[in-house]
Amino acid sequence: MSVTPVKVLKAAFCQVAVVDDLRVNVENAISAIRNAVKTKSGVKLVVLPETFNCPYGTEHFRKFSEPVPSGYTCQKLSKVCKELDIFLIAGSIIEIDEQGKLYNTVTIWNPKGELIGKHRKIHLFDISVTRNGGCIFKESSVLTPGDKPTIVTIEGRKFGIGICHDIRFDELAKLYALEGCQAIIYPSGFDVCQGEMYWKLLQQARAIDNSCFVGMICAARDSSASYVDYGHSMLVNPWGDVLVEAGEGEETVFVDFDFSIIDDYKRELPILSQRRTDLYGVNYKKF
Ligand SMILES: NC(=O)CC(=O)C(=O)O
Repeated sequence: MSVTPVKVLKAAFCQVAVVDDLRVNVENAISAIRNAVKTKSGVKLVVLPETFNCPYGTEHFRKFSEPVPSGYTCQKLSKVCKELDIFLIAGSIIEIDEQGKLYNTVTIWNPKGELIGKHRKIHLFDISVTRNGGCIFKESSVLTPGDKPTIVTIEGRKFGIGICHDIRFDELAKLYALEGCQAIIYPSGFDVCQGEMYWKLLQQARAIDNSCFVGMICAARDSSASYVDYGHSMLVNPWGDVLVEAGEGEETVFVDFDFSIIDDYKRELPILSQRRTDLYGVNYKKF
């Protein structure tokens, strides 16, 4: 059954704090979701950060891993979506499959509490940066990468899903745009060092180049943690305007996706249809 696309979608980005206790993190996320829906009427989409139920660190991933969708966290998320009649892009959790392999996985839920999509992080965060205080991380030491892009339909609008480091790969964003996505959402756990340099810039670049909304939703900053999240959850429109930006601490920010701006942008700056596909293209396997 096709749904008439909504003109405006009201959303909440919950920049939750994460501690070393899965159940506390899940309860905290669920109360942030409940408060968001209570605080602002009409909220239909809620988004959570990367690894919202687990501290972001390879040493924690196996201990916090759960099967999808039968695990504790997924069951709780499904229930709250049904109770509140909302869509949820549920940041990520560490998924364990039948073979014991681990993935960094975003689950996406509809208001019936059904799982409508699952994105396993495609580009694992393996870096060794020395600038601006530096950051070394090697997700691939414990995680397996996902092998396909993920598009979900929310209120008749197509959303592309990525996770944090996935935003650095412009071909993935282009693929989503060419498949008709009007928003790309990246639940994230950006490190402070990277955040100061690239957080806003990357979102503006992906949004402007792909004529769509781009959002990154981060966990709250905890300067005493071994990995310090940047915060600053944000949504950018195709013009590169920052529509909303959280601070550093625990906070929920609200924003409207007004899809008419996509049509305006595409009419005034029709870059997607001006591509010289006789000269170049984005090659991708169908999914
Ligand atoms: N979690 C990540 O993938 C972090 C990241 O991309 C960063 O730059 O920080």
